Amino acid sequence: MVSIDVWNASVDFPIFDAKSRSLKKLALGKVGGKIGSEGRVPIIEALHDITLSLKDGDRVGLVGHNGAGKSTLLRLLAGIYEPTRGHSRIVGKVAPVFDLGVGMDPEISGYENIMIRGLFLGMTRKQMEARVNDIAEFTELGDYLQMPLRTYSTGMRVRLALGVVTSIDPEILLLDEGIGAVDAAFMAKARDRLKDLVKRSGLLVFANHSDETLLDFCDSAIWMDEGRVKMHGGLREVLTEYKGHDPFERMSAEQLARLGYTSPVLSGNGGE
Ligand SMILES: Nc1ncnc2c1ncn2[C@@H]1O[C@H](COP(=O)(O)OP(=O)(O)OP(=O)(O)O)[C@@H](O)[C@H]1O
Repeated sequence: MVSIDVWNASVDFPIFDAKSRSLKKLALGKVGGKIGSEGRVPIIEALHDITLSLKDGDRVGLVGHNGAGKSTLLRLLAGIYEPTRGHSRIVGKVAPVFDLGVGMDPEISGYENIMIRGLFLGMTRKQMEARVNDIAEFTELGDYLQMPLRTYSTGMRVRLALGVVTSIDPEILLLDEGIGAVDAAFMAKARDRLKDLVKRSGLLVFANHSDETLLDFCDSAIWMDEGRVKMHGGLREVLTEYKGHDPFERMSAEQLARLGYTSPVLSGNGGE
């Protein structure tokens, strides 16, 4: 059974090359973690005293303003960052999908990159060999798959990366919002594969700013604010508090139907 537990965890970044004058200006800003400067080296407290328990089947959306700590939390949950204080325990194999370009080599072909990126995300060579044709078809890149990646446009690279990412079988899937950055037509096609991917995943945490995407993939949410967990609960409740309005309010009947919400749910619980 997969799980992630975090107890009173904080993550600090000491900044060795900060300029003290510009820091004074930053201290007045609204965005980002708290900057402490008691010692000689300023420290950004990106996460403060986080306690969380996530288990198999959880589908958690991560929301919060710029600099609130979402990406840092995802890296803590992935085991990429160790807590500066406190503890964390991750049970299960993590597929961190933070930057679609990571693990791609511009000098090798699309086909070779499919293999490399798959291995990077925890798949075996055999598993990837069994999936490569399906991925190739999904990307619609045809003969380009034999060309070096450096000849691809940005959108073509994203197609390739999305093809691989949506083909894996993750125990713990951690997604950062960059994954949504593809053209609308392709995203519509990728969305179905993403949904299947999420179904296959043991545990999902997805940082995203779009209500519709969050409602599509998640059923609970964590609201990060200045490096702290401000709220952790049902997705609709958290989004309503965070945004100041019910996310369903502004959706058309069509959107709601596509998301699988029917009118009884709406009228039954705060939809009036
Ligand atoms: N490598 C780093 N070195 C120093 N400070 C960092 C580093 N990574 C993040 N921070 C700081 O930690 C805080 C939280 O950043 P984080 O990237 O986690 O926020 P976020 O919620 O993902 O923001 P966004 O929505 O803008 O991507 C910010 O104040 C940021 O300046």
